[in-house]
This record gives sequence, structure tokens and C-alpha cells, in this order.
Amino acid sequence: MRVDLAGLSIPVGGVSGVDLHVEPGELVGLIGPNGSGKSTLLRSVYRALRPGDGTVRVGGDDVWRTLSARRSARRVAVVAQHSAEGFDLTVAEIVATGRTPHRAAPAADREIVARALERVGLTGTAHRLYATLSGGERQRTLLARALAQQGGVLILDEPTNHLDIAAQLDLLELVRSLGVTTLAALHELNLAAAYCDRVYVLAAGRVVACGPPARVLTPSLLGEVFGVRAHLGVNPLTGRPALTFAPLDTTGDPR
Ligand SMILES: Nc1ncnc2c1ncn2[C@@H]1O[C@H](COP(=O)(O)OP(=O)(O)OP(=O)(O)O)[C@@H](O)[C@H]1O
Repeated sequence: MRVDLAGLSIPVGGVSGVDLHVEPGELVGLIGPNGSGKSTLLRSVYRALRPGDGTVRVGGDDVWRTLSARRSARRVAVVAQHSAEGFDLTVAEIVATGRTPHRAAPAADREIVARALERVGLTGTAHRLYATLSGGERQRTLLARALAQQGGVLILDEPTNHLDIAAQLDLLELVRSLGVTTLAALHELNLAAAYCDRVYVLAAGRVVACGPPARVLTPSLLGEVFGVRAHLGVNPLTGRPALTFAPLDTTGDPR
């Protein structure tokens, strides 16, 4: 399913005139400094924050003017920041809440929940309390809930926050392997560089660059937008683009 944002402006978050699209099956990263408008933009896509101007189309239909909240939730699923609810629920119960927008038979719902748990590798964890899980397992649970929603479009808002490096790589590998149309705000630029098909760079609410990471994440752009010195190379372990950074005003001497 395709996502198209045209002329999107959201005064409350400073987002202004954003054009962005995600092709079916693409993993697109949204990057930018703190406060540049990433979460605000995503919230308008998953119908939590009404834009002041412009359109958000998912699968060709206007999320705000044509689709009801329920129909929109059947197309767009989200793993948002601070999804800390559900501490007294089991993993399977949390994943089952992804079925809320649908009106399916209970047996069909159970089957879909089981499949979602299997896709994220949590089948054996289904009856554990969410509160007892590691950070990585919690994020995989929330991803399974989004998959159970069967939306066709996945929105991820900084999904790797607070995860250790293994859990970060594990989550992005998993998201990539799903092949679901995904728009993800990512703080960790090396994850964006390694896993995204394309990235959009936001600065002060506007798109300042977009394209494949190796073309977009140049030292001059990163200097301009993030105020750091950067080097774009190749990760010798994976062959994917990799960045290293230094503050703007240092010579490289760590003392
Ligand atoms: N409900 C609101 N009321 C007022 N200002 C808001 C509101 N929501 C967001 N903002 C402001 O809009 C700007 C963009 O915020 P947003 O959270 O979208 O940025 P972000 O790029 O996701 O930041 P971060 O990387 O820190 O998560 C910020 O200056 C923020 O303070």
C-alpha cells in the first residue's frame, strides 16, 4: 500500500509544506534533529493530529477527509514512542488489541495473533506478562500488535529508543524482512543508513533532502542539519553505508 503526503503543514509542530511518498514495500526513514517535526508528521499519518493544510493519502484515499478513524486504522498501524501501557496484560493479549479495528470471528483473530507472534519470533512468549519482557521483546510485541492490525502500512516512531545494540539491529532486520510499507522516524543515523531504502531529512519542519542514504547522508548535509563533522564510508562487516562523527570544532584529538 502506498503513502502520499502532499503540501502537508501542521502549525502546532512547525511542519511546513512537506511532500513525501512511500512506495509499496519500501522502508523509508525520517531523520532530523530533535524538534524538527518527525513525530508531528507521523502523528498526522496515523490520524492522531489533524494537519492544518495538505493531504495524507494511504492506498489512494485521504486519511483525514475520506476515511473514518476505523477504516484508517485498518490501513495504518503504529509503534509509537512511550508505548508503556498494558503492564498487566500478557503478550498475546496486547497483540490481540491490534484486532480492535476489525470485526472478525474470534477464531480468525486468534489465528492472526498467533501468526503475528510467529513473525516476530515471540510464539513461546505469548503467555508471559508484558511487564516481565526485555525492552527488545517489548518492541517486538508492539510490532506484532501492529502486524495483527493488518494495515498494509507501518509507522514506527523511534522504535529503537532505549534498546541495546543487539536489540536495535534485531528489530531493524526484522522490520526489513517483513517487506511491509514502512515509514520510520529514526534517531540513529547509522540504522537509517544501513536499513532504509530511502530517507527524508527534516530540518525545522521542512524536507531538506531525500533519496537513498548513501546519496543523501553526505558530510556537508549532516554538517548543515545536525552541526557535526561526518564521514560516510562502508561498514566492512556488512557492506552497507556507515557514518562516523566528530563535533564540528575539534581536530580529532579525543582529549
Ligand atoms: N502539542 C504541541 N503543542 C505545542 N508544540 C508542540 C506540540 N507537539 C509538538 N510541538 C513542538 O513541535 C516541534 C516538533 O516536535 P516533534 O516532536 O514533532 O519533533 P521530533 O523531530 O519528533 O523531535 P524528537 O527528535 O526530539 O522526538 C517541537 O518544537 C515541539 O515542541
